[in-house]
Amino acid sequence: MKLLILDRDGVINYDSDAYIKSVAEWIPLPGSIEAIAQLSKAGWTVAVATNQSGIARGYYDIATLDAMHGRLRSLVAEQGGEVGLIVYCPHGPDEGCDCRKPKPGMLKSIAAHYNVSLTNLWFVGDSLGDLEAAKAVDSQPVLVKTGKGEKTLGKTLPVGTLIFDDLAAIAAELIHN
Ligand SMILES: O=P(O)(O)OC[C@@H](O)[C@H]1O[C@@H](OP(=O)(O)O)[C@@H](O)[C@@H](O)[C@@H]1O
Ligand SMILES: [Mg+2]
Ligand SMILES: [Zn+2]
Repeated sequence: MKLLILDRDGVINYDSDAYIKSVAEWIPLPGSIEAIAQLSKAGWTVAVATNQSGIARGYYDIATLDAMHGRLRSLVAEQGGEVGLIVYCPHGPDEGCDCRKPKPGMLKSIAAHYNVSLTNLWFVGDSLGDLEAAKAVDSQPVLVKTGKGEKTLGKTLPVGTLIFDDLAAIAAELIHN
């Protein structure tokens, strides 16, 4: 099974230091919807693993988060593709949950859902925590330069991290190689 896991904010949509608090603030990055649709139509299952501490912080509620993901699904469907399982961590940084990246809990949940190995599975993110979560379960950390990616580039990355400009470049790589 061809499974790709994506971080959300900064990979699929623009991120903000003020959090993405509404559907109106949830704006796809250029080419990201098309990339997901193209991957889907090429036989890839595209899942999402996203930290959403804004829930714990009271910035938005689960219904609003679900509406953002409904928007993502409908935009991809308009391009003939589909989005797989979306898993989010609603907890705050101090709650000690097992799902908040850099912990790999969400990656484990997605792999278990699809009954696939995490080894060498590509996980695409813009933050160091995304890459560390991948490394923790022997998945392939993949950094995009969108969102916080340029800033993350200045940090010490996990050995073997792959680097791409954006999700469209990743889709081109996976579909044509
Ligand atoms: O990139 P993903 O995982 O999809 O989502 C990140 C968001 O949950 C937010 O995560 C926050 O980090 P803290 O959760 O406050 O440490 C900040 O980085 C926000 O700018 C960002 O919008
Ligand atoms: Mg992100
Ligand atoms: Zn959590």
